[in-house]
Amino acid sequence: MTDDPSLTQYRETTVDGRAAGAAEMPRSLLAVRDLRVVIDGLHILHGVDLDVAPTGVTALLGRNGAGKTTTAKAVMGLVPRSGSLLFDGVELAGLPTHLVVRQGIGYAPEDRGIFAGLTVAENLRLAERDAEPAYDLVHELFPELRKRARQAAGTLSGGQQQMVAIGRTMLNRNRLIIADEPTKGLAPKIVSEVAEVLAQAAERVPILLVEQNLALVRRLAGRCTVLADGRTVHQGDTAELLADEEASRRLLGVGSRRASAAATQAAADDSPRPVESATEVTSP
Ligand SMILES: Nc1ncnc2c1ncn2[C@@H]1O[C@H](COP(=O)(O)OP(=O)(O)OP(=O)(O)O)[C@@H](O)[C@H]1O
Repeated sequence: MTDDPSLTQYRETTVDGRAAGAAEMPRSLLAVRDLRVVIDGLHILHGVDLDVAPTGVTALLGRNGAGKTTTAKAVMGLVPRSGSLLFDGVELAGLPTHLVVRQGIGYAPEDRGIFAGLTVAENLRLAERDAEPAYDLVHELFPELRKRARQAAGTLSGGQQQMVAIGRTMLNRNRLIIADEPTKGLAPKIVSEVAEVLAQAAERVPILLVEQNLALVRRLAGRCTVLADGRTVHQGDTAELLADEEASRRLLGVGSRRASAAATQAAADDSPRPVESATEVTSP
């Protein structure tokens, strides 16, 4: 424990309120409190708390339908929201999307948001916001994008499209990048490539990573927040959570590899099967 006022002391808690250990981390870059989203009368989020660390990768985890994408969209102002979203001291809750973007938050959405009929270069050009877009950086991180500048983005592989999506966020001097399931639907080898790119990007800009691939999360994310049914059920150290078989199973629907193997065996034995859980992929 420290008396340094720049450090926030907080206690990690689980859904049942049980203390999961004391922890401290530098003041959050983004501190979300009691985030609520109602769409067409449906309560999608009802109490999301989220702290994004000022460096490295913070993971946003949870089973399918837990509310991860909605949380990302709510930060960006893409869905109506209430609660507090304090970004480096600035309240985002009342801001429309273009002003959130102007605060320096880059968003790589789940569907990648690529203009398939436009070239790679045109896709990047559309994302330019700064007077001097950082093409050198983007091309250093993704040499492939320079090579394929004139190629229609719709003809790129999934991994290459993901590079365009993340590249666009690196083009401007953003202070936070939100990447929503960047490895979704990608082959394991490509997942490794995207993971490498995310690791490099995170050395320059903090990343909030929505991700189901727990091997990747384990590798990249120091801290994580877990959602279930539209609320936060856990915040803490990623390695600690993933090492805790019981907590991983309860919060994410998976345990260690041993537990996953047991679950597979149980399924083969016609036992009730956990549905829509996060994936435990061995690569990268
Ligand atoms: N526009 C909407 N209208 C109605 N229901 C919605 C809308 N957007 C999301 N939902 C519902 O809200 C819940 C949370 O969805 P969300 O996409 O945020 O979850 P998620 O954790 O990102 O899931 P996944 O991992 O499958 O992407 C789901 O039950 C979803 O069907």
